[in-house]
Amino acid sequence: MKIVIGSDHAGVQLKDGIIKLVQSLGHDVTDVGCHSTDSVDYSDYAIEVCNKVAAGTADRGILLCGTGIGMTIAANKIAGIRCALVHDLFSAQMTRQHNDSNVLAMGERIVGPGLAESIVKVWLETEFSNGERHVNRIHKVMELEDKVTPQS
Ligand SMILES: O=C(CO)[C@H](O)[C@H](O)[C@H](O)COP(=O)(O)O
Repeated sequence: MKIVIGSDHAGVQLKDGIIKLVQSLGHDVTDVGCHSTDSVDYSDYAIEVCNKVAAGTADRGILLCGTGIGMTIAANKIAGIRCALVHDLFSAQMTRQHNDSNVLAMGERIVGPGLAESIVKVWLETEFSNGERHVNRIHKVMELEDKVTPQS
């Protein structure tokens, strides 16, 4: 698969190990930055990663920041993106099987490199279950992208 990865300054130290792992699993990796611990805005990297996934120039995206929360909030505002914030192996498996997540977010201030890399491996290797109930639920969620006004 084509994997695009991005981080802010608070996630950058996890990034190199994850890139090496993803490449060792046979995937093609595009790193959109950042490349130092100088302070940057997570939103810029979430947008760049998710635009590539939404456009189909990448199959999946990985986002890293301090908690993964800012990246997740930004990512899920982009049409076509289902970003999952994951810090355990069970969620990594479930979000692929049930949610067909196409972007994974993690926080470097929450997980160490060993767990983060195990999460990435499970997330990359778990297929969507394609179960009818999950497909229906995902369609309902994705239809929200066409509704511009919150319903009361
Ligand atoms: O957006 C976040 C939290 O929701 C990310 O964890 C950021 O990486 C974090 O806020 C960065 O914090 P900093 O004080 O600017 O290093």
